[in-house]
Amino acid sequence: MQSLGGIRSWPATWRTTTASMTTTTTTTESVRKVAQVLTVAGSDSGAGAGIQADIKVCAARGVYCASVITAVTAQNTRGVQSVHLLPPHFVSEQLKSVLSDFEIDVVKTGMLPSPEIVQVLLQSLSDYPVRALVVDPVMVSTSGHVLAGSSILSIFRERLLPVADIITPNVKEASALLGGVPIQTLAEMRSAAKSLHEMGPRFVLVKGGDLPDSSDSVDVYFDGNEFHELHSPRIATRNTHGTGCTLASCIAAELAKGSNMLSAVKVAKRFVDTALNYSKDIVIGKGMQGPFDHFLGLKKDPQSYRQSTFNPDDLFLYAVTDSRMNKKWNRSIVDAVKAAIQGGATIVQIREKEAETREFLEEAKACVDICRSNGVCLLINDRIDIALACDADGVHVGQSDMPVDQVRSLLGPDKIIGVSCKTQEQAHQAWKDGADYIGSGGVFPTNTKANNRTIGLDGLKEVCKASKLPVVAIGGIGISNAESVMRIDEPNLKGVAVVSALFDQECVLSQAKKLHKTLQESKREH
Ligand SMILES: Nc1ncnc2c1ncn2[C@@H]1O[C@H](COP(=O)(O)OP(=O)(O)OP(=O)(O)O)[C@@H](O)[C@H]1O
Ligand SMILES: Cc1ncc(CO)c(N)n1
Ligand SMILES: [Mg+2]
Repeated sequence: MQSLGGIRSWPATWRTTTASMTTTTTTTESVRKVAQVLTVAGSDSGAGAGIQADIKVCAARGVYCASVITAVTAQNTRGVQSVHLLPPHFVSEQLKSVLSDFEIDVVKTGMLPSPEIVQVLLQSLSDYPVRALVVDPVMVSTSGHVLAGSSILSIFRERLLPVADIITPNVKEASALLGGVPIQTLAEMRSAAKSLHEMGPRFVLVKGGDLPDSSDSVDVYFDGNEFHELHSPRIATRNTHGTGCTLASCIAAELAKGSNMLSAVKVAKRFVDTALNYSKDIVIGKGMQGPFDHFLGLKKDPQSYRQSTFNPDDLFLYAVTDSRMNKKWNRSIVDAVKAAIQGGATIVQIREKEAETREFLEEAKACVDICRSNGVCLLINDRIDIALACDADGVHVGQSDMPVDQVRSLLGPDKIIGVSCKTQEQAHQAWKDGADYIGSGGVFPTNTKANNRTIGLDGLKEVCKASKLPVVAIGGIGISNAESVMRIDEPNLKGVAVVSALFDQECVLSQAKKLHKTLQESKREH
């Protein structure tokens, strides 16, 4: 039905994407329109499927999600214990509240448990047309509980499917919609997709998650002319509860951002696949059907999370590696870092100006392991990609590297960001942009960094006074002059960062110990 509009007529070019949310920009700079999905579905108290899954998926995909609840289920990983339908008039109230106010781009439906509820949905969609309608014809939960009985079949076939832009039945639902035809092979999925398309939806995706005896998880997409098979390796996991809701919501989210249908479906399939892989071994609930992690984060070993927020006192003895020095002394970066920590280094930065990316990443991973097992933070110099890939505790950037606010948006709120500052203005900017500490120098002349202006102890003092952030001094500092640095006696000067003083030495361990002792003595004196 064309009154519901279709993604065909979408003005795709006025949509732009930002890192946090997808927005549409208008001519006035101050207005940001956010891509919006409305899910009309049931609540799953276990939060793996239904409304809860839909909201999580949209959030994960950067799209706003409003929710109209059709039924409340008492459900967990063991199954559905009870279902409570909302009165149709109240579903209608919710639809009106949302659709009369929000500029919903796409409506996605899940559990529509009665013909009356389908009826009020159809009425609302004709009162408030949206750009696309994604119908996931939820009927039976994976555990076998009926979520929408055969009473909905005729209104689905006759009225809902014809106005849908895409429908996403699993094989059982496809079979029910087609009056019970058996669907057990890929050929039967294709023929089901074709028959369903004749009922009126513009696109059909028959999902093969439940197809018996297949090593791949294959979904069949049909646009009325052509078939596409979307293959992904079947993932061995109990955590498949809500895969269908997730797939349909992700399609809706991509459409809301302006994607065409095939691209939306491909992205959604990959999203489900990635999320399943990330969370294949998590344990939530005691039943057979666990939920997965829509934010793809739970896979991280919880031990690997830093226990506390950044502690400025960790800047006390800051060891910065240098590959050339380690080569000169014929030791690996990993051995150098181990020795520095044993000698008392309180934070480590890997600074690799020449290494090949792959080699750098391997070394960084090994260093992360060592630092983590010693409770010492590890930062990466410059390379945000390496920091992300090895899950370092943060990065240190210079004035000509990636801007701090951009780094923050890539690394997220809990990573440490340090930035090199020579001036009061730079120190102020670093604080405004969300850095955690600043490194200030070069305090003394140094060979480690070419063309680096020396700011002296006076320059360091000036930066410290202006800085709202903790400061670590850097540049030409060693055992002989560390005390003079700490003697400037600024409360936010937390320590010294050293390269040659530790690593251009025959024995890293003993140098680190000596320097640590010197710093402690100067601390006691002030
Ligand atoms: N074990 C698996 N490995 C990989 N992909 C899977 C797996 N199980 C399901 N999928 C994929 O997940 C998507 C959802 O399909 P599925 O057939 O599971 O839907 P569903 O039965 O409606 O799910 P639910 O009702 O549990 O929400 C499809 O793209 C399917 O291929
Ligand atoms: C509420 C609800 N909607 C959909 C499904 C299908 O996964 C479910 N199990 N529960
Ligand atoms: Mg389903």
